[in-house]
Amino acid sequence: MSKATTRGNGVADGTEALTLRGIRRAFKQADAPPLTVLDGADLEVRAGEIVALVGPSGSGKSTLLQIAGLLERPDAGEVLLAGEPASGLGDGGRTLMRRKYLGFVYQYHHLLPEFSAEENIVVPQMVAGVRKGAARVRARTLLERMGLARRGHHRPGQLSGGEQQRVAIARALANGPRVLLADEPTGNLDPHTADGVFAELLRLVREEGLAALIATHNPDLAARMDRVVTLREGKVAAVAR
Ligand SMILES: Nc1ncnc2c1ncn2[C@@H]1O[C@H](COP(=O)(O)OP(=O)(O)OP(=O)(O)O)[C@@H](O)[C@H]1O
Repeated sequence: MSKATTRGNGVADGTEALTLRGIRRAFKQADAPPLTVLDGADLEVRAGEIVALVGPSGSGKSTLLQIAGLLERPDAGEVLLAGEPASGLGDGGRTLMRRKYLGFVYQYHHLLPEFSAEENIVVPQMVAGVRKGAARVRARTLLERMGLARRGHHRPGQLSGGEQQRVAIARALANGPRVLLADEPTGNLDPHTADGVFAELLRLVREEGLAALIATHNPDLAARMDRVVTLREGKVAAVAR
């Protein structure tokens, strides 16, 4: 029998990670019919798979990521994380599910300015119930893996844009998520820095064996992922390469 590939997080590649079924979302507009952004979007991303989400500005990429990340509720449809349905859960249940399964990286780092890089990675672990000592060890390991071993005591304001984003990536992975969601994770960086940070993001995601859904406008970055999907008329469509 062939042995399933498992990586850092111990989850076999191909295991169900993120499933979106029939997602619909419309926004009310003044003096106009509602704007339907998602109109039956289906997507499956499995452990070990990195998927690029592309599409023109306004096509609904951020909306889809917010819904996949349980930060917004769809009007209809279902989100499952590791096979567990989120529909039917209250806000508290959704928060716990988010903590258990998800990591987020945004275009802007959103690090806490008064805390050091290391503390920024420790805090979400402590919120999730990890003891401080263990959280520090994990933070230092992640910083080292991002090439920032010597910068842990620096505050975000003392770091470059690329370094800040590396810390944000380490923070997203701190609690060992199954799924990484990223919205233009290197969109704020100059092209050379973006290239390096993106390579490290991909390396870490692969080493950890996560499923990742990454929205980008950059075709070169999309081409470096395993699969590319686009939003077309509110539905997810495969992009041939
Ligand atoms: N809370 C909201 N209320 C009203 N309209 C919204 C809301 N959120 C998003 N929209 C609209 O939904 C559409 C999709 O927005 P979304 O941000 O998901 O697109 P996107 O593909 O991520 O765009 P971009 O690439 O420019 O970031 C846009 O027309 C936007 O104006």
